[in-house]
Amino acid sequence: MMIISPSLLACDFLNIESELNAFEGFEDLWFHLDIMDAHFVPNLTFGHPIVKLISKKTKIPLDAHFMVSNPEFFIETFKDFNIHNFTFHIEATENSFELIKKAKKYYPSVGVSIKPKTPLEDISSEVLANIDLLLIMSVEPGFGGQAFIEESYERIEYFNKLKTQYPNLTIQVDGGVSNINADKLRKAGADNLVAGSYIFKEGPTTYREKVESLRR
Ligand SMILES: O=C(CO)[C@@H](O)[C@H](O)COP(=O)(O)O
Ligand SMILES: [Fe+2]
Repeated sequence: MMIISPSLLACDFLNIESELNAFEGFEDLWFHLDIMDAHFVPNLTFGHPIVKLISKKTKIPLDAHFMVSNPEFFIETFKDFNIHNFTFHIEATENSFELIKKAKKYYPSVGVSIKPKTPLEDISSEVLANIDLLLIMSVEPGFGGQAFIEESYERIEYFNKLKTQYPNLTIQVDGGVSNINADKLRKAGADNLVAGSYIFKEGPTTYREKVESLRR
């Protein structure tokens, strides 16, 4: 089953508790948390005090996407907030293997993310063999609401072919995801779709319908 990760960056932060509750009981759903440090990306979002509050209000697995220059610092800072998946950027570190090993001590799932212009070969076989999730960015990280980059399909297909060697690898896609591209993304090899604006900001339909429309 395709996992859907609504990105809380696009939710109504003044009513976050009711936003979280609106998804209670949904299956195969994670909450995606975009942590930005105004250094790795030109935007600042929220840090551990907010994530701690969110973790107390929901049982839905938390999926943290760290767009930060020093991911190592965040591994320990966020370890007590029940985060299911911890993803950091390959561009942010030179010792990704060490970071993966360290993050695995605290998090059930560890992911690595790649920006749209980073060469695919920068994700080494050593990394692929040791991560649970590969997050392929389909927009430049930093902001919600951007247009999906069409070249992303080829990047997903490239890693999808490698699943024969790494059968446990989950491919997640993040940025500009909607009902318009979801089916093509699934066919290219995506197992997990992040969606912010599409779920929280577009149209009058319910969150349930939005989530289901990404799986059809
Ligand atoms: O990591 C990011 C942006 O850097 C994403 O998770 C966005 O929050 C997705 O938003 P939409 O493109 O779906 O509006
Ligand atoms: Fe994200």
